[in-house]
Amino acid sequence: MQFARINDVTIHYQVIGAPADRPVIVFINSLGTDFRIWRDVVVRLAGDYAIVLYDKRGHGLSDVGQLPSSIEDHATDLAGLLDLLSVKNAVICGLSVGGLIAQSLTQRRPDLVGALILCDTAHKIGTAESWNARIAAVEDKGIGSIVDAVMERWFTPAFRRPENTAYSGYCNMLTRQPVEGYLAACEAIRDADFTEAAKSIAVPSICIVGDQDGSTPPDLVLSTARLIPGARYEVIRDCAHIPCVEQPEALTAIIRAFLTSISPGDSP
Ligand SMILES: O=C(O)CCC(=O)CC(=O)O
Repeated sequence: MQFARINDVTIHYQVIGAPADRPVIVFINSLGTDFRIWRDVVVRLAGDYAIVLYDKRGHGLSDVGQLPSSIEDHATDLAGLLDLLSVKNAVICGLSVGGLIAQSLTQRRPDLVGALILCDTAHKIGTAESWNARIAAVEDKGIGSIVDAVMERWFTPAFRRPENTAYSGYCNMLTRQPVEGYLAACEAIRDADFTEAAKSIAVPSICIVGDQDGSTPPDLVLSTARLIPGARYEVIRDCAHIPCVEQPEALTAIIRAFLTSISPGDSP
């Protein structure tokens, strides 16, 4: 396990392969998850790419940090981690709130970002009303009270079978996130809007979405792809919000095809 102190926050991260030797892919996890969600994608890509994984603040083994925190704070954490690792011009792959962090990093530190893989994410996610209602429910009754509703957005009915042990494991992952970290991330997502910034993204980009994503549905992700100059758009079938868990093989194939057709840092 590796830990770094960045912006006064202890960040849990992992590096697989040597970043100096091969193209680097950085994975950013979604709300209510930690970096273990990427495992089935990482095992397929390791060897060809160097991989950086980390738990964004407030999730997994990373600190919650000072509150409130913004998407820009998350991007500053990631910039600090990449500076520590001497990584530049990386492929940044962000899932959902991870995609918001990726967009913020692109704006703030373009030297770090060579290409963007925006997975089940958007230029803006949800409304102030929907986030405030979720925050109030969690403050009132805890994360456990929203698990069923969240899982219906994260996974298809085929994955949500009670006998699927992976399904119960991911319910555990959600409920074991620090409640204050989860709430801080909800507030940060609520307050983030990259509608204008998306139009000036100047690196090769792809937007990917599960056909049954209940959190960032395909039409929303398509509208984000249309904002980003030259962005590609791919839909994964039989998949909801977390394709790295539900359809890792399909997601890896899309990532590989995208990366073999671009040079990180080129124009779109
Ligand atoms: O997954 C995220 O990072 C934010 C989008 C969301 O609301 C996920 C969920 O449905 O819980």
